[in-house]
Amino acid sequence: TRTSRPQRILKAVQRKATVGDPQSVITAIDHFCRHREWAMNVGDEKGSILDSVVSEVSPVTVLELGTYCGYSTVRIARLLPPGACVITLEFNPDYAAIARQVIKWSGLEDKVQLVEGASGDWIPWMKEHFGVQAFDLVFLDHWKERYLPDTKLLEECGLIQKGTVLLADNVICPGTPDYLEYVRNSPRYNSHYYRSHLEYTKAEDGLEKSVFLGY
Ligand SMILES: O=C(NC/C=C/[C@H]1O[C@@H](n2cnc3c(NCCO)ncnc32)[C@H](O)[C@@H]1O)c1cc(-c2ccc(F)cc2)cc(O)c1O
Ligand SMILES: [Mg+2]
Repeated sequence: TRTSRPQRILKAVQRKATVGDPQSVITAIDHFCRHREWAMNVGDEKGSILDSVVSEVSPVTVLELGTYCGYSTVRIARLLPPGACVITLEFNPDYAAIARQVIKWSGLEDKVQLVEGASGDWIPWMKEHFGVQAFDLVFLDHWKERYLPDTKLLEECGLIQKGTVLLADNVICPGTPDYLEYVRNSPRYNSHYYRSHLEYTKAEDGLEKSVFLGY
């Protein structure tokens, strides 16, 4: 049978990127998705905004919801100092297998903990299983209707504390209206919209950064 889109993305990385060079992995995926086949990576334009937020927060522990092929995982991990790590959740085993290889090719496996499973099942175990106290940064890029319930679950589990930064992809396209309404109207979050474009297109999209202010 035909290869899957993630398999074709991995092939592009193996053909064009240099082992141990995260930037070449990012460039290879962006080139493939812009010129060969669109895919739902955060992309280069929104990726630069993601980079600036990661650099500004300089997080020790990051949670990513929705690994897909590992493109944003590599973007985040390449900016983390020694000792810092990103825990990324992916419930599709085929995507997880591809992402592991992309992350390995970039040479960043020591900074990444890829967990195969659903966010709703794993978030309640984060403290016990990974010894996480609270996340410094959460990147939301999984099913759009899960952004709000998973944010509330993170709050209930005490994994969001004063200063935790939530960064959400696709708040315009495909859109996450209930999540946006929540973080923009809650007195406990300070929210800012970074206007950009849907990856590899001219359509509007953007990232919403929400800082938790504490209880
Ligand atoms: O739909 C989009 N992203 C979804 C990502 C899903 C990935 O995350 C994984 N995943 C999902 N839910 C969970 C979960 N928990 C929830 C379930 O229990 N726990 C763990 N992993 C989860 C999936 O297995 C995938 O790997 C999107 C669309 C467009 C788009 C825009 C315009 C268009 F025309 C078309 C498409 C642009 C984007 O940037 C987008 O991110
Ligand atoms: Mg996205």
